[in-house]
Amino acid sequence: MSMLAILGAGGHGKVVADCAELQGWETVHFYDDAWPDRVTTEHWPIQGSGRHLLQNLRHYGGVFVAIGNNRRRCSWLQVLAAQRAPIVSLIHPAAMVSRYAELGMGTLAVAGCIVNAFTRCGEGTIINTGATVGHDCLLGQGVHVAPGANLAGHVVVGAYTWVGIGARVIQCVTIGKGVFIGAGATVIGSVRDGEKVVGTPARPLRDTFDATGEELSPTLAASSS
Ligand SMILES: CC(=O)SCCNC(=O)CCNC(=O)[C@H](O)C(C)(C)COP(=O)(O)OP(=O)(O)OC[C@H]1O[C@@H](n2cnc3c(N)ncnc32)[C@H](O)[C@@H]1OP(=O)(O)O
Repeated sequence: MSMLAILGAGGHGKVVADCAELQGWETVHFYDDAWPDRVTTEHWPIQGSGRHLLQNLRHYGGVFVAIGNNRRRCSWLQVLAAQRAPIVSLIHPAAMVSRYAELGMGTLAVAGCIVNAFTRCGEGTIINTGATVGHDCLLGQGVHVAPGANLAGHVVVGAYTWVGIGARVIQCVTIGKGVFIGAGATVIGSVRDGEKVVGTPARPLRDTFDATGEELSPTLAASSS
């Protein structure tokens, strides 16, 4: 494999680059709207902004969006797909993804995670370090299952939802779109669109999204957060 472009040069981008190299990508270039103030991340070069990536797509065998913000990540995936960019998914060699699971374009499965049989993940999903996703789950686009979180079987997670670090969700629960599940929460029942829930059992904190699940101030900036 030859050259991979990664959009988003923050900490998440560095994890993506590590996975990519372990998967055989020989050269990794970053793009980030922090350019030209930032021209490297660790030893990897930042070649330009998101706009420059769109101009340079022909140079790359693969493109990956490593923006932590769930909606911004999906917005960029859609822009890149419209340009016929060669969007790839990345699976760390120490991740265990069932042959019967389906991963949408631009998905990341980080070291130690497990995705079990007949689970389907939408585009731009992140299954982070050591997270587990049980059988027959359905994850919408842009979902992030943070490190060490556990979803039991038959869990449905709406688009752009963030399952916080170390959270747990029991079987057959439906979680809405644009939800925040706090670190360490235990979800034992349905969660409505846009809710932020914390604790054991998980209870709503307050809404950060409007009733449609839209973020209050979305942008398409290619910054890494
Ligand atoms: C590789 C990586 O790094 S991936 C990143 C992984 N990180 C995560 O998953 C972070 C998850 N985020 C959280 O848990 C956050 O605390 C959130 C999103 C739930 C809440 O954040 P905010 O809206 O900023 O809430 P804020 O910090 O103001 O706290 C509000 C109240 O909720 C409480 N609270 C916040 N988070 C939690 C939590 N996880 N569990 C229990 N209570 C919580 C606070 O103690 C506070 O209570 P108080 O009003 O009685 O003082």
